[in-house]
Amino acid sequence: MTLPLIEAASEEILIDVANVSKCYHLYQRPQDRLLQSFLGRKKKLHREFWALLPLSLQVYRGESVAIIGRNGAGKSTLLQLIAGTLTPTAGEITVRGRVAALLQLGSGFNPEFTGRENVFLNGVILGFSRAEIERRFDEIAAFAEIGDFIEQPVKTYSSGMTMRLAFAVSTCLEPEVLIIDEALAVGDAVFQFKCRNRLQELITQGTTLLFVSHDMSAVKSFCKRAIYLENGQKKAEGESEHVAELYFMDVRSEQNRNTLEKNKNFNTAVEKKNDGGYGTSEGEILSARFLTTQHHYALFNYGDIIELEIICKFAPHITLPSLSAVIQASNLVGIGGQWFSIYPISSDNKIITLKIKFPAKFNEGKYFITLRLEDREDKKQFFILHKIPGALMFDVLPQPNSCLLGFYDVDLSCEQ
Ligand SMILES: Nc1ncnc2c1ncn2[C@@H]1O[C@H](COP(=O)(O)OP(=O)(O)OP(=O)(O)O)[C@@H](O)[C@H]1O
Repeated sequence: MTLPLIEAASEEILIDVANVSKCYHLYQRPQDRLLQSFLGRKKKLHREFWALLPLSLQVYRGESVAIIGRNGAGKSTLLQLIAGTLTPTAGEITVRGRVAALLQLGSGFNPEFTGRENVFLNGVILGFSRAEIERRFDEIAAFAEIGDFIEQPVKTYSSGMTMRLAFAVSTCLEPEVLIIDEALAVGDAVFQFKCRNRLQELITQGTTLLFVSHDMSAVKSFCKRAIYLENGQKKAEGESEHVAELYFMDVRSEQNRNTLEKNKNFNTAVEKKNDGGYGTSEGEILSARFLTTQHHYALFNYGDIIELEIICKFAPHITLPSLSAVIQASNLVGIGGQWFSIYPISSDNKIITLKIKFPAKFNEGKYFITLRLEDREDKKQFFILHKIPGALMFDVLPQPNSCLLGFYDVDLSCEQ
């Protein structure tokens, strides 16, 4: 599924993956691997497992791209191929620029060397001169916060310490391309906060980021684009927000398939819907319109009351349905929104009409309202049944003598 793509930050491709696949050979007994090298093609002692089917991907300079997917989808394999620690079975990979890869724990470190020696080793691999690494060494050691352990061999480090040093080396040396595999979940809250801050700084400075994580909030905050892998293939690609939601919906469908026998009449797979949105067959926004125009577009003056009517339906097994409405400015930045509980439905596929109203306290301009029908577990956790990005659109007319700045009137006052 291809979702709306965002404009690339630059035209220069730094990572070019062209029709790359990866096949692992699985041996029944460890000794068969060695035996196979003697037997050559005479006899096959292994079974083939395709972790990655032909896949193409381009990452432009300055872009931050997330790779998401269930366990075993092929994410780490893809990152390792790009980082050059694995070789592809077929296809070609080109990576331009200084690359730092934060892959499996401490994989870039020599355990016999001290932290200090490993910093220099990694720096040299990244293409830095000794003098340059020397200049940045204090910053790296301070970021890692491992104290005197920096002079001890890495094999004496705890996994948290190894990760701290690995993160410090990869990010303080300011690579052009940073590849991170599930590394933000390590360390205490203070260190995690520091890592996130550092990552944000690098993204702002224009570092190209390729990021694997199961943490969708990190994916959405760091990456504009996401690629969703399933069984070694691209399942979806597009804006992180949308791709992450698709992923959540799939996780949920799986849970349903496993646990809810009563669901058997409903297709819980995520599909594109006719209205440009997507969702499962367990719920649908049937119509959404402004009451003033009976249409999905309307014009307002500042201060008018905007009233919406939304008609939706749910499958009977959805016990805690909710509807959320998010107002976005013309650049699609969310200004605000809210979710509303929908009260229990008894009969099958009952149709519900909801009315939402709010004052048009907006500056002049165009606004969108994105609607989402959800199955809500609690305040934070919900599964999307149907989402229509930009379901409604309205304009707020210019007001003479308006002093508003930004999008929304936050009702500032000033005394003299
Ligand atoms: N060295 C290997 N030999 C054989 N099979 C492997 C090897 N490395 C990975 N695999 C298999 O390839 C598939 C993809 O693995 P990979 O680690 O790339 O998935 P992933 O999406 O990163 O998963 P996770 O989220 O659990 O880290 C899995 O089925 C895994 O068992």
